Amino acid sequence: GTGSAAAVPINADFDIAYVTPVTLGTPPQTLQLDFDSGSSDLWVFSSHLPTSQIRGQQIYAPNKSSTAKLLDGHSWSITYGDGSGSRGNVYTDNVTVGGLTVGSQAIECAQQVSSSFTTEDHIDGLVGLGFSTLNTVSPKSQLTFFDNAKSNLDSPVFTADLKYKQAGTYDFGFIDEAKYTGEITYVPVNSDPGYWTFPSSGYAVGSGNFTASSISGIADTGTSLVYLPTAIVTAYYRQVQGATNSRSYGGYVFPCASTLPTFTFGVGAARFTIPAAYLNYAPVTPGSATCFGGLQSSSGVGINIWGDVALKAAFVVFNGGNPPTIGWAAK
Ligand SMILES: O=C(NC1CCCCC1)N[C@H]1[C@H](O)[C@@H](N2CCCCC2)[C@@H]2OC[C@H]1O2
Repeated sequence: GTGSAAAVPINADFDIAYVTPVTLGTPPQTLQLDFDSGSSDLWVFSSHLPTSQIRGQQIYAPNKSSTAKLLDGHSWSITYGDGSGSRGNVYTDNVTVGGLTVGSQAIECAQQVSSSFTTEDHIDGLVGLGFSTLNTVSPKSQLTFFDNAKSNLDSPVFTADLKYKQAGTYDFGFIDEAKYTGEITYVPVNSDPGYWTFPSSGYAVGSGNFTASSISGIADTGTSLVYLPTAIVTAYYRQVQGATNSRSYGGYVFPCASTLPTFTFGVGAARFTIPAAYLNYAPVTPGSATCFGGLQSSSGVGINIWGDVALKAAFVVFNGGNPPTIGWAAK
């Protein structure tokens, strides 16, 4: 089988995150979920949440689904790199994404969510697409939607075609040749950390020379920005008039009117260029003349992250075969 579903930016002004419609249970309950290759829990706003923590989000009510089953004695609790988090209990039910159905998928029902989820009313929960070793359900950890679907997929892959300020697509089980140009460059994935960890071959700032340098990082659809080693990031902002690393704003900012260089990264022999517009991420506060960069330092993060700002400059194949690999193509 295969599936194909839209990845829609949650904000009209800048690409904070993307959501995809997912139907749960019988009769179907449709929620807008954030597909996150950087985590491995499928969790939803639910009827078990205090109403004070719900601000317009859709909820999943297992007691309204004839196919829902409590996973007795199981719970989950997750904290993300930005400090957001959630926790709750667990049901299994049917989950469908873009025509692809998994029966008996673990659906982690939130009983508590952090404030950044409550205030982000366009996200009704997450679908983790990382490796199932990261799943937080206890005492028995659960499989991701992708791992559960894999044996029924025509090919054990999913692809991300994210776009700048417009809807893109997540495909499951097939590679759509119409979504990319040229060849797909595949590199090995180290799944031991539980992320889609892969080697990048180097970088260039604007029209400057390409610096060959092996950079290990993760492909993370659930992170908005790109986080790379300080040496690379300072080389980039040296080319931006008025750029400064702001402690108050927590990263590199610059005058919104600045001309930004592009940023090129390598995957094997292939080169991908992130347009300057993607790197002028957003005003630090609505209407401000100071803007926050789409490229930030990973020194405070602990790992290098190729988030949406990089992913939307390419067509990416997450190959869950044995061994796993990741493929990057131009589009
Ligand atoms: O924490 C990270 N990434 C870290 C960013 C800092 C550097 C380390 C990685 N990703 C999360 C993202 O921020 C969340 N957020 C919720 C509010 C609306 C926007 C999305 C959403 O939940 C999990 C995942 O996606």
